[in-house]
Amino acid sequence: MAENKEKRILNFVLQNAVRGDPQSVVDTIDTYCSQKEWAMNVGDEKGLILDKIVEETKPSVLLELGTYCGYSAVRIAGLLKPGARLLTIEFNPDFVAIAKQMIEFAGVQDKVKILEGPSETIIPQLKKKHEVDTLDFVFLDHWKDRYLPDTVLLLVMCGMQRKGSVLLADNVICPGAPEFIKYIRNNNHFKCTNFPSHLEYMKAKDAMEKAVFLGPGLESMC
Ligand SMILES: CCNc1ncnc2c1ncn2[C@@H]1O[C@H](/C=C/CNC(=O)c2cc(-c3ccc(F)cc3)cc(O)c2O)[C@@H](O)[C@H]1O
Ligand SMILES: [Mg+2]
Repeated sequence: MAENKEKRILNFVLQNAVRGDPQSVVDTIDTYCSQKEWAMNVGDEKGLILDKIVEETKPSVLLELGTYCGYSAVRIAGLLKPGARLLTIEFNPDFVAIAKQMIEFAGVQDKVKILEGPSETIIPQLKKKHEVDTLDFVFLDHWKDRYLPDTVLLLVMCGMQRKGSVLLADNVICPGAPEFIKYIRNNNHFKCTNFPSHLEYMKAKDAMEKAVFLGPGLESMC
């Protein structure tokens, strides 16, 4: 397979991180991407916000959109209670192969399942094919113009969210997800909180948005 940045990141981890230690894998990727080659991992600063929100939510069933190299999948998996599981969707087969090796090296393969394919195809399959009832936590970090359609798909089409489900979106400033932000902040079934931070490995401003689903509301009771 062609030598590319993602392969170089994986090889750096395989050669420098501690096998079976998720924190070591995360720290090693951060070292490589801050010193050698920038990559679109959520990174160490926004990663701490992610950690805090995962820990306070105590989720059992989690979904991530946009696995990429597996950085946030490893980071999240390292925080999960026994029996909790993370499903992560990725449609680029080269990135699936990289992330699979990253997740296995970190020793979290029993907590993380990579679902290969486009989110718009996989999400409707979650209930029947992947035995998901509702999702406790969703991390949005794929193409930014897909945050809104996939949130609507998860919520409206597939009823994947329950009262208290948490949506966490990366990059709501840089590159930005304006349609998603406009929708979610004006939807009174969500309580939104913005977490200002910085773009991974850079000084540019960025932020994450947390949206807690408040429940379907009376109209759906009829
Ligand atoms: C088609 C939608 N469905 C999808 N289904 C499954 N996987 C998908 C999907 N979209 C994208 N993906 C995958 O998610 C990943 C895409 C992530 C997109 N992220 C960004 O563009 C991004 C970009 C930046 C950024 C910020 C500033 C810059 F100057 C340059 C880049 C920073 C970030 O933190 C980012 O997350 C890839 O692995 C891609 O293959
Ligand atoms: Mg991102």
